[in-house]
Amino acid sequence: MDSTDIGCTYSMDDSYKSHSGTSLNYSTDINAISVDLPVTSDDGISTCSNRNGLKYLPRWPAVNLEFRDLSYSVSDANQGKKKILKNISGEFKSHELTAIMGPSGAGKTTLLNLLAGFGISNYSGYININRNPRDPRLFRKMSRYIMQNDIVDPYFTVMEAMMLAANLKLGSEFNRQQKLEIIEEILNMLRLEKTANTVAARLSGGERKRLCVAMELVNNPPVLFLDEPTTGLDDLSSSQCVSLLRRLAHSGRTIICSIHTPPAKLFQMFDKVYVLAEGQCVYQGSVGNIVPYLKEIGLSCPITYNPADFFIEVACREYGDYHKQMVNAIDNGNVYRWMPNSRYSEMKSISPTTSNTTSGASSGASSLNELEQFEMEIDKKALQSHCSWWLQYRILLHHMVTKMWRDKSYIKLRFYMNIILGLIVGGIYVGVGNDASKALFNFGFAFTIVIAYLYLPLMPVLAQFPTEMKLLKREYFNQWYNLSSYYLAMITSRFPYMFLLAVIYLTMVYLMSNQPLELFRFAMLFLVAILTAQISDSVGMLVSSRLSLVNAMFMGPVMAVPLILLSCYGIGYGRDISPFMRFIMNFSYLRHSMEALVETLYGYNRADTICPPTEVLCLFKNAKFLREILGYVNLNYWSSIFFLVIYYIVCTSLAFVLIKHRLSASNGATNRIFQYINHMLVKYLNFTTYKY
Ligand SMILES: Nc1ncnc2c1ncn2[C@@H]1O[C@H](COP(=O)(O)OP(=O)(O)OP(=O)(O)O)[C@@H](O)[C@H]1O
Repeated sequence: MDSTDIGCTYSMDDSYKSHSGTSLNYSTDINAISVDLPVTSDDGISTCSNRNGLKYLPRWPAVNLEFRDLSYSVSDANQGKKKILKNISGEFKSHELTAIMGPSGAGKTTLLNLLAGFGISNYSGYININRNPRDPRLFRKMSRYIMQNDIVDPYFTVMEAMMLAANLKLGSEFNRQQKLEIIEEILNMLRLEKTANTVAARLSGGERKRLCVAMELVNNPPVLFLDEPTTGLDDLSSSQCVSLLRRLAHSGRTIICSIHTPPAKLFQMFDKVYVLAEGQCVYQGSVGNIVPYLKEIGLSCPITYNPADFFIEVACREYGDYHKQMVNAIDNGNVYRWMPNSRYSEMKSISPTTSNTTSGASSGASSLNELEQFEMEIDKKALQSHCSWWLQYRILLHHMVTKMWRDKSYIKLRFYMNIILGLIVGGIYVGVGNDASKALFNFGFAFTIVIAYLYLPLMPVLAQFPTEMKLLKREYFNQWYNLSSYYLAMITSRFPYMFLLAVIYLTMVYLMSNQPLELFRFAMLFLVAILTAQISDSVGMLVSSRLSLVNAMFMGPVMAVPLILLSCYGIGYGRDISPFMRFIMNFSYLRHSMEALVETLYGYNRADTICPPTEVLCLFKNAKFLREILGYVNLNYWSSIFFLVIYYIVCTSLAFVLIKHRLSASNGATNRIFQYINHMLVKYLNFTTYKY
């Protein structure tokens, strides 16, 4: 195994437990969680120098985010414009944990999405990074977005999920041991070390949220966005989560999260608050300055009241209409009077011996060293992925095959389903293959193969892919891998299982229905079935790449109906099919599958079938005559296979383009034509596609 071990089984016992020279101390006050740093030996060398995993990672300069006159509107149902953000300005600095707060519908998530570059492109205003205009592509590489409903792969342990993130993000740059050290340090920092061998499905809500943060910390990004990180967590988990974010911020990162009214204790942990109301900024500054600020407006917060609650009530106009006054007082985000003292400047004045010992990235390093790092230019090379396309493909393929294998119930279900279906179909068509009196019935047998390989691969994709998309969206947006490596790994991972099931099913029905015992015919039939299955799989992805789960489950089977009808069009009057209909029939891949199957079973010098002695009129013993009556004339097996291959390439490529477009829309970059089509579909057909 090379330096990048793509194996998915990691045990705490053999690789994890013993590395740590770092131990966690817990006090009853969750704010006092600290990491004991490695001690330094007499010779001055850190005895744990090889235990500080994050030391391997590049350090980043401070990333300060500034926005001016940001406005964002959407079209509403009446074709009017709804202004969600109205000329707001503000600044979010490194070393600070910032909360974007406000009443429901104030525009918090919209602002967060806009700053992160997620799903929004047509805004007006300026966003600057370290005083330079934001380069969205570059910024995406240095920032990570942890969404509100972040989902994690339920079949993998915390350690495995972390190793996947490490393998994909760090590539072959680091060896397995170094990656384990990095992971260990992050898990310690996030207090997840005890859950390292727990599968994600069994994690608590808070642990899952921390795992999402942990996975994104693997390559030490300088900017983190979190959409409502405490939603769904109990008080303790919320406090632990925010406390962790605070430590991460104080170690030099820029951390911005949207949050609903937090309890007083939680509120105090934020360095800075940015309050939105009706799309406008009504306050930005430190938590401690809120009460004096409100006092200046003429509002006095009762001593027993949580300032956060009070502020939200004021923003909701519960004490009268102070909205305009507040927007003017803070000049819609242009006033910096209430801002906290910059931690960055604070650090500059601290001597190196008083380094911040609670940070992960900065632990062990002196403040001064860090500051030198923060004053550096952002190194664009360091932002490039160290994982090649081929390595990504291998890692993802291994991950997907393991995932499929672990979903035992699904594997068993499909296996039993194929056997039971094989027994039913084989039982219904038993012995018809060589019986001239049942030739039409045998045509039905070919039809069942086509229908089976339409629905067997299609339905699972329709049911699974929309959920898979959510995971893909997060990982792709956070730059884990290329879409092409993911897509190819997904297609490849499904193939062996589909192949095996086809061998079982087709062998059963072929033998039971007494088709000609010629290996080449079976191989030809198998090729048609597999190609049909692969196309159905791609059609499933094509449909579900654009639709929500419910719509996909509805649209998939409905779309299949014309394809099925065209596949058996003209039975009984095949000679009279018009050229126009023959042309239209080409658009159904099932038609090509049917033609190839009929040619397989009745072409290639197929001997006459046997007429039972009881049969007086045995019309269909001659294969050529049967094909003419059925409307399957001038067949050519290889031209049908050619059409099926072309169909497969087109559907697979189109599905890729649509998935890419959907993900690009999440990144805010979307094509105007697509936008227009989407808009028309929603407007005139009330056609809900998907939610970002
Ligand atoms: N695509 C859209 N089309 C129409 N209205 C939208 C769209 N996106 C957001 N909005 C509206 O913009 C407003 C702000 O939405 P946003 O999700 O940013 O609010 P929020 O402050 O995060 O709310 P909450 O705290 O309830 O999540 C809401 O009134 C919402 O209905």
